[in-house]
Amino acid sequence: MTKLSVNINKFATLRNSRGGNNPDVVKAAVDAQLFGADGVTVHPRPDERHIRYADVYAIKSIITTEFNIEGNSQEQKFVDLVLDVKPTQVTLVPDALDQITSNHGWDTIRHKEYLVEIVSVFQKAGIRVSLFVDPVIAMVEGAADTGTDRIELYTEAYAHGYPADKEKAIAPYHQAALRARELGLGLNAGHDLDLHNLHYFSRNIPHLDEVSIGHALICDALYLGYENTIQLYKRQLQPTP
Ligand SMILES: CC(=O)[C@@H](O)[C@H](O)COP(=O)(O)O
Ligand SMILES: NCC(=O)COP(=O)(O)O
Repeated sequence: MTKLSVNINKFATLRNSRGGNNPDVVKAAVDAQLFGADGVTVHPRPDERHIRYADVYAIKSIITTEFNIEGNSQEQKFVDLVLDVKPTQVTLVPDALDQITSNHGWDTIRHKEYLVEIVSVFQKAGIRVSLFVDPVIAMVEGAADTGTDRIELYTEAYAHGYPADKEKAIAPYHQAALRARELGLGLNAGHDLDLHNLHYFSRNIPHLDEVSIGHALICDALYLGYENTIQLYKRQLQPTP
């Protein structure tokens, strides 16, 4: 079965908005595992606007499932962090420094020389490597040439196209998945997957090893717990008999 890795960046966004330690990001990682997630994903960005480097060390110390760290290896600080923490998997994402969120995959042909080198740096340290790529056959083939263990298909275009025409939206992902399999690559996927589009994606993408989901999952967790939480607060305001 496809594994679900829960991306807990948004817990850190909320915590950082007030200072202090509420919500507790390490507890969010512990509880994700307790509640059935197959792994935990974090994406420490250079400005530490959500996950801080210190969080990554703290989470590593409690993780019992898979730990996936995403980020841009063109930042030496990120490479040093990953080599020090030694997660199960590193997902290399070609983000610019000031990017709001990830918005494209690697050009695996143009950056082949660099990727071959950096993939082997992590693999020599015993860390599985996944490259974030768009669902384009040439990019999947280019990824295979780097020696990476897996690719992660960037699913924003699928999520965006799903409501209007889900068959059209899934088609390039299906082709990319088949090519990845032929080339012996493991397959991950992520970005904007949610409760509406996930089932169709998982049913139609063969040999999908793992999805990492954060934004929508945390939004759903807030809303699905909303009514209960309001009632709990109301109860605190009831006069004592
Ligand atoms: C690589 C990817 O698609 C996710 O990591 C996404 O970029 C989440 O990062 P943010 O939580 O910073 O938006
Ligand atoms: N790799 C994708 C990820 O970790 C989460 O992306 P999103 O669900 O926050 O869009």
